[in-house]
Amino acid sequence: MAEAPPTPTVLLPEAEVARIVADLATRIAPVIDDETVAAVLLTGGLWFAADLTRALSRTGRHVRFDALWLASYGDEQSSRGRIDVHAPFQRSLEGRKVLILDDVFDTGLSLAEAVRHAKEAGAAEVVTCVFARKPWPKPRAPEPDFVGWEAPNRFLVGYGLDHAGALRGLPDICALD
Ligand SMILES: O=P(O)(O)OC[C@H]1O[C@H](OP(=O)(O)OP(=O)(O)O)[C@H](O)[C@@H]1O
Ligand code: HPA
Repeated sequence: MAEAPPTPTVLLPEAEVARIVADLATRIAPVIDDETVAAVLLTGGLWFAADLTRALSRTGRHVRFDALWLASYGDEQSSRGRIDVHAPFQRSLEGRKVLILDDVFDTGLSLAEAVRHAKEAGAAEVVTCVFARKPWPKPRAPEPDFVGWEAPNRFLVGYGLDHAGALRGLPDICALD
């Protein structure tokens, strides 16, 4: 018989997630403008990007929006070390400031690839923000400009983070190990 999947352990409850997103918005709003393109990395970044853009609106900052669909983990719990681009940016980034948004920074490969794509698309400046940063023994480049939460070195699910496509919709961030 197949083993039952482990029960998610709550690490960061929904209310804390909301408080961190509101705080990030107040820190980011002064360094961007309404011409900035917020670009979410699909799929996991969707939940955070939706909340952050609304939190930015509450501060009076109404960004443009785009998406870049990257995937490196497939259904595995460790990066394949190769990034597939499923869908490129939709709009021109030429000469614009781009705010890249993602749920988690782990090996750093996805963010580095996204920054590379934004620069190749002509972005004048790239600012990066992740909700969670996992610890890593070696330096990763580039480190995100804005980080909401320093996460423990555990496999995370919820708030966009998935286990083989499941559990993204959990409102809390949980550990599955
Ligand atoms: O820093 P890294 O080691 O690159 O890991 C971070 C990336 O991994 C996850 O994406 P994944 O490739 O699993 O696709 P997903 O967004 O569909 O979950 C997550 O959403 C980040 O984009
Ligand atoms: O901890 C994680 N959980 C889910 N997806 C991820 N992608 C990188 N790290 C993680």
